[in-house]
Amino acid sequence: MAARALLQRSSLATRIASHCPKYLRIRPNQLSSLYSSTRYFHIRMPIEQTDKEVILTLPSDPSTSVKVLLHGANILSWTVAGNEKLWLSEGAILNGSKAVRGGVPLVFPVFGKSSSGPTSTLPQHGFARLSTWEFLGQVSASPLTVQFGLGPENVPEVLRKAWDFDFTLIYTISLGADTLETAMRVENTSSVDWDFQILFHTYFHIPDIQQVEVKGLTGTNVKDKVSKSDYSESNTAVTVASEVDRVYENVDDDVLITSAGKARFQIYRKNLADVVVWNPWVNASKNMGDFRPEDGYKSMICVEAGSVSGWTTLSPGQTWECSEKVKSLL
Ligand SMILES: O=P(O)(O)OC[C@H]1O[C@@H](O)[C@H](O)[C@@H](O)[C@@H]1O
Repeated sequence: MAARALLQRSSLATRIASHCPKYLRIRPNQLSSLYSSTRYFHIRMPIEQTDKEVILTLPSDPSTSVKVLLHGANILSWTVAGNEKLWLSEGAILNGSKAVRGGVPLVFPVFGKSSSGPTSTLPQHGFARLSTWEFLGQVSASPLTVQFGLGPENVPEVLRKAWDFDFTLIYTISLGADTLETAMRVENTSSVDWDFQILFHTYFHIPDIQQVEVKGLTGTNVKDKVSKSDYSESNTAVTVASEVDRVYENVDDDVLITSAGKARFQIYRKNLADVVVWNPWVNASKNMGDFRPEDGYKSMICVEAGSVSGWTTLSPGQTWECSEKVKSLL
């Protein structure tokens, strides 16, 4: 396909800048000369880039930071005042050969495994977490904000052929004093309609799963993948004492995660109707080779904001946006 060949020759950043003026303000790899290395002092730059990672550090508090792996644009770590807020498996594979077990993997264009339609040929949770994203640069100093991009040219060939549509994803990450905001802009750059699902698969680090409550889900419809049943959530708080794998559909309220009775994370969502709650507990943890330590399920809970209970259709030239803001309260 000639158009695809052209796409592959141009870099994603050039393509975005040429057809999307709003994103011209992207400053590729901007590392302010103000912070350029000095021979005498080690100054932590607000944005540091290696060939594998991008690290954002708050100038006002160097112990507040976020680390993003280019593979999957997977957030690996979020610290607030030196405390880690995300769970990352000790067995996570970070070399690009597999999706990362922990942090914030990105799920696109399918949640789980679909049994029909164009995404049915893709692996579980799609290709976004299996592709190496481009770092587009810093877009704001306050809040400290960077962007990453993904197009067909970045997707491993076998997966690109499995879902053969043109698209652009722009992923924006903003770090605040006690907040982490993630936003996604999805654009259909092809000449046909296509459908997608999307989700931020956040692994929260918590001290003790037995003392965690997830609030804001009461009264919503649940698709329970463990009991294989649908019901309305009757509990005022969701607790975990065995494997939990549920899709809460069309959740109206903001979601709150508490631990030992104290509010720990508040989750605000825009255009992300659904919330998945997942904890693999004993047996499912053992069955995942990259889930370490085996009892790591005691210190994590996935509360995942997404648009996954149906499909969003984008026509050629259309865009769609969503965001999630997590506020750390402890
Ligand atoms: O092992 P994966 O592909 O990263 O998926 C982990 C879990 O992700 C959750 O979002 C799903 O609801 C679970 O069913 C799944 O087991």
